[in-house]
Amino acid sequence: MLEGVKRVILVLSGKGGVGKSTVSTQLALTLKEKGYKVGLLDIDLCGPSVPYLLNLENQSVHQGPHGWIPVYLDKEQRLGVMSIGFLLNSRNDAVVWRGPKKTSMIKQFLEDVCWQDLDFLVIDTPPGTSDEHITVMENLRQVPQCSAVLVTTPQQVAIEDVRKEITFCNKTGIPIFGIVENMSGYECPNCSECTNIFSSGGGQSLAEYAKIPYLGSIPIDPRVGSLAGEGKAAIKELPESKTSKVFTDLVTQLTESSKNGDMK
Ligand SMILES: Nc1ncnc2c1ncn2[C@@H]1O[C@H](COP(=O)(O)OP(=O)(O)OP(=O)(O)O)[C@@H](O)[C@H]1O
Ligand code: SF4
Repeated sequence: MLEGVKRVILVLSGKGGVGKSTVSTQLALTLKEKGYKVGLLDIDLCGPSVPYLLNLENQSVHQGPHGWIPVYLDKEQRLGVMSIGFLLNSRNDAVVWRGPKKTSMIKQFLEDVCWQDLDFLVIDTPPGTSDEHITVMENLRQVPQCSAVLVTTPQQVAIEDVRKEITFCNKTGIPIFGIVENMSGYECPNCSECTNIFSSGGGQSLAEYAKIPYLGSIPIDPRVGSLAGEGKAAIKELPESKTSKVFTDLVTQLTESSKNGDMK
């Protein structure tokens, strides 16, 4: 049930493996650390990695009188999580469903989870622009404040795929909040020197070309990789890191735009 949800952030990427789930979880954790009430919905049915990233793998969801109760990361219930991963027996189980079954599961995720009142619902989507995305977009029309954060990496092929995401958002009428470039250089954990392993700046050039806000560059940081699996926020564990700054800035921009009622 999305009635009590003030704002939805869809996290989209053209390609798999660019760090979309890492961005979704770190964004949700940062919002929680800043005092907001947050939901994180993982609708990547074929690769639900959110339970693993938040160290919630052994949890399961329960049916309450009004729908599914999310799994809460904290006692205060500031971050609730829902993922197909909670419904599978093990991380190695695969969801082998045809399109209609997938779309009906996503509809259920959007309609039957008791989120209660949330400041933000972050939705981690599958890569690309599939039927699942269309189902999400159709169901989100009822939420007045909804926008997309696009995640890319510096490689040309990832940038090309993000162009398709931009076209998709434009066609379905979802405002694009901005683009984040992940794996943008390597930040040495010892001296914080950043080395551009691939090219860099592709995300920023695309943002300028498409007239979309550029939200920042997250370097490859082995410490961020190791936070995965522990459910810890970079802003708390690595406050001096570039990653922490990107997420802090992103949350500031989101909250400012919520106040102004401007989703772009
Ligand atoms: N900035 C980063 N620094 C270090 N490791 C990272 C960073 N971003 C992501 N990773 C690691 O890269 C791997 C892939 O990230 P993630 O699962 O977030 O990608 P994804 O785009 O959601 O993938 P999929 O499309 O398969 O769901 C993970 O092991 C994650 O820990
Ligand atoms: S990046 Fe920094 S710590 Fe890493 S090897 Fe180079 S100088 Fe040393």
